[in-house]
Amino acid sequence: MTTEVPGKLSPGRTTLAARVRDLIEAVVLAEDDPPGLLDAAARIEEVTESLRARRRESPRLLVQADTVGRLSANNPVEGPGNPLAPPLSRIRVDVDGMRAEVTFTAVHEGPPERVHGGWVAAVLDHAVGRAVAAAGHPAMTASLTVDYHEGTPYGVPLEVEARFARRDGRKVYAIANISSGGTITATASAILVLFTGPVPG
Ligand SMILES: CCCCC/C=C\C/C=C\C/C=C\C/C=C\CCCC(=O)SCCNC(=O)CCNC(=O)[C@H](O)C(C)(C)COP(=O)(O)OP(=O)(O)OC[C@H]1O[C@@H](n2cnc3c(N)ncnc32)[C@H](O)[C@@H]1OP(=O)(O)O
Repeated sequence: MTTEVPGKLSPGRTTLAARVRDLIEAVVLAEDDPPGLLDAAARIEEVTESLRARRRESPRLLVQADTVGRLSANNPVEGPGNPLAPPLSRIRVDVDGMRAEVTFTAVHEGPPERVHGGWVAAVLDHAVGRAVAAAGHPAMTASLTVDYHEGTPYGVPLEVEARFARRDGRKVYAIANISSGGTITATASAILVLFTGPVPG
């Protein structure tokens, strides 16, 4: 079952996700102290069980996206309710495209001191989805080509940009990039396929 939440998410949900995000980073960076780690694991398990006792059936928790349609607050890239999401912030979306900020952490490290390429691709994939929806062509990514030009650093705010390029029948073309301090570290071009029938939600 899908729960519709008009307007904003409850502060409890976003705060919980933020604290779990902090926790994940602390876990990744924790010193190797087996008794301490096992003690922490037991305490975390208790909290997990208390949340599980009140679990919902579906991860979808729909909120109004800023300009177009509805988006899951648990989206793994943007969703402020999902601790896995970096998440995106300062999102600006209109017919000309989408811009947002994202700050990765050590949790997202792939090559030493750089963000894992899969996470970079996930953000670019999400951004093109947002951009084409905002341009009035809600569609799903069929093909995403990513070029990694420089290492993408974590621990600093990055700028994400995407825009609708053109449409050819059901195919929607879009481009995106991610940059750090004005230097583009990765670019993407995508082909998305227009939804037929109602947009899933
Ligand atoms: C993801 C849900 C989004 C929900 C959106 C809801 C609300 C909107 C509002 C706001 C949303 C804002 C942001 C969006 C949020 C998140 C973004 C998430 C991004 C993703 O996470 S996204 C998931 C990964 N994505 C998939 O999970 C797709 C799996 N896939 C399929 O579900 C099918 O594959 C499908 C549907 C894509 C097509 O299937 P189909 O049967 O409908 O269409 P068909 O195959 O006939 O292709 C039609 C024309 O596209 C050409 N074509 C097809 N594939 C191509 C390719 N690879 N390269 C080049 N061209 C290709 C054909 O050649 C033909 O071209 P032509 O018309 O010229 O003959």
